[in-house]
Amino acid sequence: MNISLIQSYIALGDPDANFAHLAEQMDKALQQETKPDILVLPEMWNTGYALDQIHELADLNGERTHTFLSTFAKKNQVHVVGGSIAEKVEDRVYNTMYVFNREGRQTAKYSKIHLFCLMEEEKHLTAGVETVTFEMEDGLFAGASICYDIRFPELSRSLALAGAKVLFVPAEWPNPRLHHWRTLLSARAIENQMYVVACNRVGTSGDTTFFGHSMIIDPWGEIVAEGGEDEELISGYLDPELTDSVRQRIPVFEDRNPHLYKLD
Ligand SMILES: O=C(O)CCC(=O)C(=O)O
Repeated sequence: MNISLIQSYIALGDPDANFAHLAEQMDKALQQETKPDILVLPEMWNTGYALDQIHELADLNGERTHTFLSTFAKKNQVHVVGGSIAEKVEDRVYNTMYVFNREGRQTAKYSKIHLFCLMEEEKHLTAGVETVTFEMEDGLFAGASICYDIRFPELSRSLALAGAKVLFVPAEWPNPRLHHWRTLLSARAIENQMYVVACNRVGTSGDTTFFGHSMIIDPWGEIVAEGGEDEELISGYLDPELTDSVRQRIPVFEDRNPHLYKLD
């Protein structure tokens, strides 16, 4: 399946501007010579990290996002891995990913389970409480994660054990930790023998700058595509059979000794 990552600017605390901008970028992605089957958006694209105002700005029950992404997916017959948004449910705000298939049907919803204390996420947001895998099509099973989640190898391993052949990672990963970003994403791909598809934002928010470098990494750890530091589309091809052949070549999953690992 052909896939495009929308490495985008995000306006701080301005959902109207962000919905309009993402709509433009998504339309642009569909005009490429090779039409993508899957589009991927960055993390918290509706509000950015406007955490002080997040209870006022977050999308109530994700309704605006749901309508926007579902309509887009159906109209254009494309899967949309909707990055994540600030989603308000009763008096709580979650950092939530929605996924829609080509018919515009929601196939997954995941709320970030590891909140990032360096950005004080835990003071404003509520953590999700479940891990999520979902089927796209043609045997392509995927796992959901968001940004800081990639520092927790237990999560991606459990998604791989549940059948995921691709790990999606929308992010707002800032400078100066490019080295961590590239290394952690490569490690998650190599150790789990799965595709890692990571869409980061670009631009500045207060004192924080975001470096882009969105990546598609294959199950052997080869970089299929990597962005620069400006707004751009990053595109590649996902072949679920490559995951199977890498897993046969080095049978990591058969050679595990889970009874010896003390993870708690
Ligand atoms: O772990 C990091 O260095 C960055 C994580 C982050 O920015 C986030 O989860 O929003």
